[in-house]
Amino acid sequence: MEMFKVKPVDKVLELLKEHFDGFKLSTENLLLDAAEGRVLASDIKSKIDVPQFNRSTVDGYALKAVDTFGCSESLPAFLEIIGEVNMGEETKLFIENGQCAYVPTGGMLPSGSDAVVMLEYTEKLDDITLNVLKPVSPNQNVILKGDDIKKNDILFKKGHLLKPQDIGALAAIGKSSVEVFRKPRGYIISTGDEIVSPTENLRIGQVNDINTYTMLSELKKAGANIIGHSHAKDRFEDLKHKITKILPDVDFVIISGGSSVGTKDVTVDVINSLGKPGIITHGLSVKPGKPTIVAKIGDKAIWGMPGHPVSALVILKRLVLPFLDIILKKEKQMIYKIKAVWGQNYPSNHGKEEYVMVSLTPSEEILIANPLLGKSGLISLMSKADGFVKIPANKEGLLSGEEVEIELL
Ligand SMILES: Nc1nc2c(c(=O)[nH]1)N[C@H]1C(S)=C(S)[C@@H](COP(=O)(O)OP(=O)(O)OC[C@H]3O[C@@H](n4cnc5c(N)ncnc54)[C@H](O)[C@@H]3O)O[C@H]1N2
Ligand code: MOO
Repeated sequence: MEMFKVKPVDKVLELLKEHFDGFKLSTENLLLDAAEGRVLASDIKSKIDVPQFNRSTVDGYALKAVDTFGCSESLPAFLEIIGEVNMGEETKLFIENGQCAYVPTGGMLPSGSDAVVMLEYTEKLDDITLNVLKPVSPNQNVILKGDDIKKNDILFKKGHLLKPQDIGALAAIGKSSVEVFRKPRGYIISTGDEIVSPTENLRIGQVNDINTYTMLSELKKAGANIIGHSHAKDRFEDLKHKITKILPDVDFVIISGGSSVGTKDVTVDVINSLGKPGIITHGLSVKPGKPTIVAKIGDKAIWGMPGHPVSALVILKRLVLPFLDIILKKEKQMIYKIKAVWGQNYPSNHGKEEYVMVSLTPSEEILIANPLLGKSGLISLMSKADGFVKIPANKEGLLSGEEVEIELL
């Protein structure tokens, strides 16, 4: 009996794009010290050149490169020292042929000079005479005005995820605050009569709630604001009440468990009762994660995640995180992958895409990836894993020695 109309993960990613491309997140202005990890809601154009003046990259003497051509230790170039550049100040010095001026690292180059010779390749004969022992070429040891960032250039586009170095670049152009999308707001509901909070005493037959905590951590790391979480019994009214109460305050709700077709699995019925457009897919041709539900109610997303802890986290990474990228209008989705050599034969011939947890072992110059074998209900499997490998639906497994790409966890 086929209980789900399963769809491939890539197809569901396309459907997510279709349904949520037009999603509108409001924006907020943040000071630079709070903007790391946030996504820009507008293009950033530089109003200045960086640097705003030609600068030296070394401690040395600014000069005309042509005056050093052909010089050597045995035949130094003699130059007149006409002064010194002070850090943080504009210099009015002008270098003519045969002249030079001392300039510290980062100091402004005097007009007329086009290169800097490093101090160690010079010999100061007296206060006004310098021997240059090694030639320099034009622009050597110099950063020109606008070399780093040009005035009127778009530094970052809308949808850019701000990394620590980007915060530095914003500081460099004198931007003290930026407009970013507010964090997508989510809420997690763990279902299951057997599920209890780790703060409670566990009785036989009960299990501690794992999924709330793994998903909460992963979603926070991905830039979501999880405004809360709760537990619902395997009862239609309880789950429906919890969702309808929270829905107006969030952009997405994640329900863990009850996604399958057992007599107590009420998630589908509850989602179907919430409104339109309703369920986008119930069922993925993937292992693990087959019973996953993806739905849209109004403009909000409702996720029915499989209860097994490994399945829930894998699907969160494969589908929910890309959904966040879509509503945040991210320029690009970064997936951190590394190449490794597969360690042992592993069959996968069920015609579904499969994600296999792996442990990585460094060996000489390569990484060896070995599958971690176990059922998708085992959270320790995931804790031991360094990443996972995707085996496409049309591939009958992986052979020892094959090169594989590992998505890091
Ligand atoms: N007849 C079928 N049965 C099942 C199928 C199927 O295709 N046909 N699919 C199996 C697959 S695959 C999965 S995955 C599970 C998913 O089931 P549900 O999403 O309905 O999840 P539950 O039944 O509520 O729970 C499954 C399992 O996971 C434990 N669980 C649930 N929530 C949590 C939590 N928050 N923390 C820790 N553990 C949790 C729960 O106790 C169950 O052991 O369905 C298969 N069945
Ligand atoms: O999602 Mo299930 O884990 O394929 O057992």
